[in-house]
Amino acid sequence: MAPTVEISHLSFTYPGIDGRPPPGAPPLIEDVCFSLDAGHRCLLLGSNGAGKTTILKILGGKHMVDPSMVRVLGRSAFHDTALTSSGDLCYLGGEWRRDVAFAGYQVNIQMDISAEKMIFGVVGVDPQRRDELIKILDIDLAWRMHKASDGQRRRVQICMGLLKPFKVLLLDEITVDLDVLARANLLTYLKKECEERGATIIYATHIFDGLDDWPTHIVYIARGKLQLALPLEKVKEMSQLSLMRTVESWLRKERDEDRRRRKERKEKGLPEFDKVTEGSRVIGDPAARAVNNGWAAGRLASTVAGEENFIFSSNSVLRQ
Ligand SMILES: Nc1ncnc2c1ncn2[C@@H]1O[C@H](COP(=O)(O)OP(=O)(O)OP(=O)(O)O)[C@@H](O)[C@H]1O
Repeated sequence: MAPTVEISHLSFTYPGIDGRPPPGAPPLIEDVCFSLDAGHRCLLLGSNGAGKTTILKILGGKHMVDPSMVRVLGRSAFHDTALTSSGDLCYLGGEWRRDVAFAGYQVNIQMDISAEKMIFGVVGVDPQRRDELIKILDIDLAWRMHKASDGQRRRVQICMGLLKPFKVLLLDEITVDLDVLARANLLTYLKKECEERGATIIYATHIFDGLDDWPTHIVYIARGKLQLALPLEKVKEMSQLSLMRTVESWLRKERDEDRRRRKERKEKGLPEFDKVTEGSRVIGDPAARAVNNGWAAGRLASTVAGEENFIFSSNSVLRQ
C-alpha cells in the first residue's frame, strides 16, 4: 500500500515581501525525507525553532512547495484543497489555538456561546462519534465559552477539530492546557483511531508525559534538517533511557555543538549567530502582508479540482 504521508527531499524558505525567498537566505527546511503509512503515529521532535511547525504547515497545505516534495494521501495539500475541506486531512495547531471554524466562519474561541452550540454547529457528523468525543474530553455542554477556563475551551476546540473521521491528523502541540486526565484520555483515543481506522497522526510536542509507548515512529529535526526517522522500537534499541531522557540527550548534544560552532565563529572574528536575512518574516507584519498577499493569492490560485489545474504563481505561497 502507498504511504499516507510522503516527504521527499523537502526544502523550504519563507518568502520575503515580494513573495520570493530573500536572496542569500539559507533554506529553513533542507532535504527532509520520510514517509508514514496508515496506522502510524509519529512524534515530531526537535528544539525550539527546529522547523516542526513549518513542516506541519507544509503538510497541512498552508505553505506552498513543489507538489513532488510532499504527498498526503497521494495528493498535494496546498494545490488540492478538497483534501482538507473533506476532513480527510486535519491540521490542529498554530492560528487554530485562537480561532475555530464555526458555521462556515473562523470565530474567536472566547465568544459568548455555549459549548453545545459550538459542537453541534459542526454539521455532517456521526452522532456516535460526537458523543464519544464529548465523553472522552469530559465536556459539559452548558459551558459558556467566554467564561470557560483555557483548558475547558481547548477541550471544546479539540472535540470540534476531531468530529470528522480524518485519515491524516497533524497536531502542533495542542495539549498544553489540558489536565493530566484529559490529555491521557485524548492520547488513548488517538491511538485507537490509528489502530482501528488506520488513521495516520503526526504530533509535534515538547511534553513527553505518557508518550513512552504512544508513538510507532520518531522523527527528530534539528536546524531544519532530518536527524532521525525511525520506528519506536529502533529508538528503544539505541537507548535504554526513557523517551524524554533520550530526547533530552539529543537536544543537549545539539546545543553543545551549536555552542562550539558559535565559539569557533567568534574566534575567527565572525558574528556569533548566523545572519537573519532581512525581510524573510512576512506573517504578523500587516504592511508586509498587504504587499505579499500570500494568503489571498494562494486561495485564488488553488483549486478543488486538483493540482493538475493549478497554475504556479510566484507569490501564492503562504496561507494562514
Ligand atoms: N512566517 C515566518 N517567516 C520567516 N521565518 C519564520 C516564519 N515562521 C517561522 N520562521 C522561522 O522558522 C524557523 C522554524 O520555526 P518553526 O516554528 O517551524 O519551529 P518549531 O520547531 O515549530 O519551534 P517551536 O518548538 O518553538 O514551536 C525559526 O527559526 C523561525 O524563526
